[in-house]
Amino acid sequence: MTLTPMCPCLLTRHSPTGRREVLLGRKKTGFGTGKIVGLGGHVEPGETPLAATVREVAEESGIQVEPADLREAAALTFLFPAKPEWDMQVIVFVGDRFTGEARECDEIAPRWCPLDDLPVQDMWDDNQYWLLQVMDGPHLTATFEFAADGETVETSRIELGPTGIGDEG
Ligand SMILES: CNc1ncnc2c1ncn2[C@@H]1O[C@H](COP(=O)(O)OP(=O)(O)OP(=O)(O)O)[C@@H](O)[C@H]1O
Repeated sequence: MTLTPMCPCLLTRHSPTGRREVLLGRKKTGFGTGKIVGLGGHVEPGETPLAATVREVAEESGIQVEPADLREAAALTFLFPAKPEWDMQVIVFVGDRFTGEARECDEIAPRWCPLDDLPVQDMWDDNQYWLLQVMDGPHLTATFEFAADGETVETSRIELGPTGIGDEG
């Protein structure tokens, strides 16, 4: 089993009205075109996931973040039995200290999304099981297996971390 290493980064801020928002983006090209995802991408050979997430955030949004200002929030495995070439190992980073304003690039159109009103219809199905939980919670290690449609989570297994988001759900 080959797992492609990926490194999404979830930066948060408060809107002028005090609403907490997370920086996501609509994918314009490639895998998951049209979906709203965390900024991030592939970890290059020889690169740490932390270095990769800092690089990807800068490339995709122009925002600068210091490695020391990010916390590893989750280690997630996504399995696609019907499309094993999509299998991935995802290290999720979160943080709320950064500089710069998000701007669009060829790959992704960043947008700040309220945490209490996430565009879940346009996000990968797995996000509903872990995204809010890891923003402030303890580190989570979990595996999600997708159905043959490559879209729907069929089983979720929490290996380490908070309970209550469904073992074998
Ligand atoms: C399957 N369920 C999923 N659930 C939650 N998040 C997912 C995801 N699948 C991919 N992501 C994230 O979406 C971003 C773009 O991913 P993806 O399109 O594969 O990478 P991208 O082509 O931008 O990488 P490069 O810039 O080429 O390195 C990246 O942060 C990646 O971690």
